[in-house]
Amino acid sequence: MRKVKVALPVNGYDITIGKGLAEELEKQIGEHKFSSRALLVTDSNVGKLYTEKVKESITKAGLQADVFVVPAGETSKSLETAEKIYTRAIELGLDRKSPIFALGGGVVGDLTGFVAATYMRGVPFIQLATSLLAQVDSSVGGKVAVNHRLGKNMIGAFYQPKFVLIDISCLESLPKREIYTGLGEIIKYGAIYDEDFFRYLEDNTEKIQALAESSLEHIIGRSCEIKADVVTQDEKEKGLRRILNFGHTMAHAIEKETGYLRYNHGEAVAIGMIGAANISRELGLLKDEEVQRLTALIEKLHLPTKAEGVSLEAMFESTLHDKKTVNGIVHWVLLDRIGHVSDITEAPDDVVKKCMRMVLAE
Ligand SMILES: NC(=O)c1ccc[n+]([C@@H]2O[C@H](COP(=O)([O-])OP(=O)(O)OC[C@H]3O[C@@H](n4cnc5c(N)ncnc54)[C@H](O)[C@@H]3O)[C@@H](O)[C@H]2O)c1
Ligand SMILES: O=C(O)C(=O)C[C@@H](O)[C@H](O)[C@H](O)COP(=O)(O)O
Ligand SMILES: [Zn+2]
Repeated sequence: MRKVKVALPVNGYDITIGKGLAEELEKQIGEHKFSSRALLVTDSNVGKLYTEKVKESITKAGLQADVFVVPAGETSKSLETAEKIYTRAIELGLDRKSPIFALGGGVVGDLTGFVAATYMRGVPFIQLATSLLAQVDSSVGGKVAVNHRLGKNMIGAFYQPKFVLIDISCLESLPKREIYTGLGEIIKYGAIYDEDFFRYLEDNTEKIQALAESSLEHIIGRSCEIKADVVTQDEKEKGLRRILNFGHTMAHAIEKETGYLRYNHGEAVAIGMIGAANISRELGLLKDEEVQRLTALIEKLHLPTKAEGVSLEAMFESTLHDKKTVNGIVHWVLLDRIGHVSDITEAPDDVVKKCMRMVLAE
């Protein structure tokens, strides 16, 4: 078992990474003074596989948990679904110390965290991350949100969990496409923060795809360390944390323009990273061979490099509503080498459009 600390001055917490964490869940619940009524939110895929086991640990810890199941998929990350969960919470009489557990991927985590942050102005929240993407990114750092039809994660908060459990044995049931989706965000960490990690990914693509335990532990652990390091320095994205948004300006546009259905988040991020790397090269910040290196790794890990079903105009317009855009100036996260983000964040419209064209399928 490995622990990574998110050492925030207030509301810090541990991420526990291991296999079969039932006893750990019971133990960590016992370390908090929660009310005895709890809610467990999960989705229609994960619920069938893991609810009973998790409920057993919660019960052993002396709590009674009701289960709320949302339909699997990004469309559940909505105010409508949140409203249904609030209703259930009120009906069950959940109080200010009632914990809400998120058992699932990033959709369940973001949605449940948003409900926990707002129900009675905040109740304890626990992340039990089951997808690779959730285990390396969404369960850590406290960004919680729902989507709006006009934009991704538009309604949300910063709200840290009490603890995060990452049971890597859950990945055995995760569809292959979702493994690659998680790898999109993992590549991001190497690209923005750690060239050695990027090289590890390049050198171990086969082991990673075969879900070899040692490489899984390494890539999940290192990703959590990098995210924890960034978030600890800048919890509410005043500056540094924006680097975690590398590739996301175009990614969110792709997700929104395709109705949150065609591309998984990590797939859209892969395309967006290539777009941002091309802007970096056009501005003379990044060598062409570095752009090729990033693109090659993305391709090797079966992620898309071009978006279908998105027009240049729509993509360009969408980026103006990005959360990092201020006074109409888009804040681009650009690279000056693999493993390092540039201080330059502005790019002329013609360069942006040229690079958008490169990642849009005809
Ligand atoms: N809060 C953050 O910091 C942050 C970071 C990155 C992404 N996100 C958000 O996370 C979401 C994407 O997360 P995701 O990729 O986990 O998607 P997801 O939650 O939809 O999970 C992907 C699919 O895998 C299934 N699944 C999950 N775990 C499983 C398991 N162990 N076995 C079998 N099936 C399993 C789910 O039911 C779903 O069908 C997006 O909404 C994205 O915006 C948030
Ligand atoms: O934690 C962060 O900060 C991130 O930006 C991580 C991203 O991978 C994640 O997709 C996040 O939800 C994006 O946030 P947003 O505020 O740009 O919607
Ligand atoms: Zn992301």
